[in-house]
This record gives sequence, C-alpha cells and structure tokens, in this order.
Amino acid sequence: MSTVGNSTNIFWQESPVGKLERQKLLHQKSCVVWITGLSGSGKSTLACSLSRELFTRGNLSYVLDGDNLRHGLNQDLGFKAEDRTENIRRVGEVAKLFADAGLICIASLISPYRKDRDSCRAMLPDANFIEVFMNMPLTLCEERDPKGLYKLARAGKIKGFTGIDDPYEPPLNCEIEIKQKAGVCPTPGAMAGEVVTYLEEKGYLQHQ
Ligand SMILES: Nc1ncnc2c1ncn2[C@@H]1O[C@H](COP(=O)(O)OS(=O)(=O)O)[C@@H](OP(=O)(O)O)[C@H]1O
Ligand SMILES: Nc1ncnc2c1ncn2[C@@H]1O[C@H](COP(=O)(O)OP(=O)(O)O)[C@@H](O)[C@H]1O
Repeated sequence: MSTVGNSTNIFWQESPVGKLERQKLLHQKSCVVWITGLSGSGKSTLACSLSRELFTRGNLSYVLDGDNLRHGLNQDLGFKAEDRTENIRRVGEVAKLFADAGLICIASLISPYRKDRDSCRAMLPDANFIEVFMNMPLTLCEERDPKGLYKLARAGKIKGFTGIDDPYEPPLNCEIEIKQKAGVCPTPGAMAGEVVTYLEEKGYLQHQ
C-alpha cells in the first residue's frame, strides 16, 4: 500500500502479460524517441517520416504530437512555464506507457526546458530515452513560419513565444542532433534515416 501525490491507500496491480512478452510479439525493443526543437524546426515532419519508415520496415511506432495532444489530453494547459512543465510531464508519462506497451513512441514537442526533458529521461531508466535535437537556426524556422505564429509573435500578438520572448534551452547530452549541412537542411527522409540508423545500431529494430 502506498501514497503517491494526492492518492492514498493505493496498490500496484501487476499485469499477467509483461513488457518483454509484448516486445517479443512485436519483434522490437521499445523506446521513446523524444524530438525537441523550436516551432518550425521540423519536429512533426521528422516524426511523420520516421513513423512511416518504421512501419514500412515492420516496426510499430506511435506519434505523440504536442500540438495534437493540446487538442485533448492537455487542452487545459497554456504556454506559461508551469503549464509547459505539466505538458511535458504528462506526455512523458504517456510515452512511458506506450514504451511499456512495446512500441517505439515518438514524442514531438518543443519541450523548451532542459529540466523537464531530463525528468522524462529519468522516467525511462534503461537508457531507452533517445533525445533528438532539431538544431535548426531561428532564422530558418521564422522564414518557414508555416502557421504564421512567428509573425504574430514579432508583432506582439502572441506573448511568450518560444525563441522570441520565451527561452529554448538546447540539450547538452542528446543522442541525435539533426542540423543543416553546408547550410542545407537534410530532407525529411534523410532526417528519418539518421534516427533509423541509430535505432538499428542500438538493436531496437531487431527481429528476435
Ligand atoms: N507561445 C507559444 N510558444 C510556442 N508554441 C506555441 C505558442 N503558442 C502556440 N504555440 C503552438 O503550440 C505548439 C507547441 O506545443 P508544445 O506542446 O509542443 O509546446 S511545449 O512543449 O509545451 O512548449 C507549436 O507547434 P509546433 O510549431 O509544431 O512546435 C505552436 O503551433
Ligand atoms: N527537412 C525539411 N526540409 C524542408 N522543409 C522542411 C523540413 N522539415 C520541415 N520542413 C517544413 O518546415 C515547416 C515546419 O515543419 P514542422 O515539421 O511543422 O515543424 P515543427 O513541428 O517543429 O513545428 C513545414 O512547412 C515543413 O514542411
């Protein structure tokens, strides 16, 4: 019996089927691929391309997209610092469940604060948290501005926009960094390829 947060007198219920069995069924080792970066840096593009590539190879993944989750699970949260922290915490917990289910969980969120990303990493102890940093210059993200949000932020119509008047803390110890080469951004397929190569080398995609 234990107390966790505001929940008292609670018990952990074991499941008859375990994570290892589910991973075996799916012929893969589960993990969380956590994609972080500025708005417009290509997080969703990479998440979609990676998910499709994994599917083609016979690996099951699921994308948790920050924007999409804010339409449901996180619709009560805004963009002030404590809301972003709670957003990341909840998505970290959901990602942990997907990894426990045996899937390759792809989380795609700005997740601007280092301590929040590190807390998610700590939730996944067996080094199964793979942080992917979309290291694209702000100027490129702002040029892309597919939703017109940077324009609104520059005009002062959105307050606390990441990269403009709210901080983005780049990772210090990410597993993968996606960046421009000779001033050119890799194609979506090439970005996904970098992650797939990493997953392959670390044995996540092996068919046992
Ligand atoms: N103030 C502010 N700052 C940053 N982003 C903003 C803001 N307001 C709205 N948006 C839109 O919300 C998307 C980011 O949501 P996230 O859940 O990924 O953000 S966070 O991780 O909690 O910081 C983000 O989507 P992406 O462009 O896909 O990153 C924006 O479309
Ligand atoms: N590798 C890429 N090459 C060219 N354009 C890209 C690439 N990645 C993303 N884009 C474009 O940049 C814009 C922002 O990408 P998106 O994936 O929505 O970023 P984020 O999810 O980080 O906000 C989109 O219009 C997308 O088509």
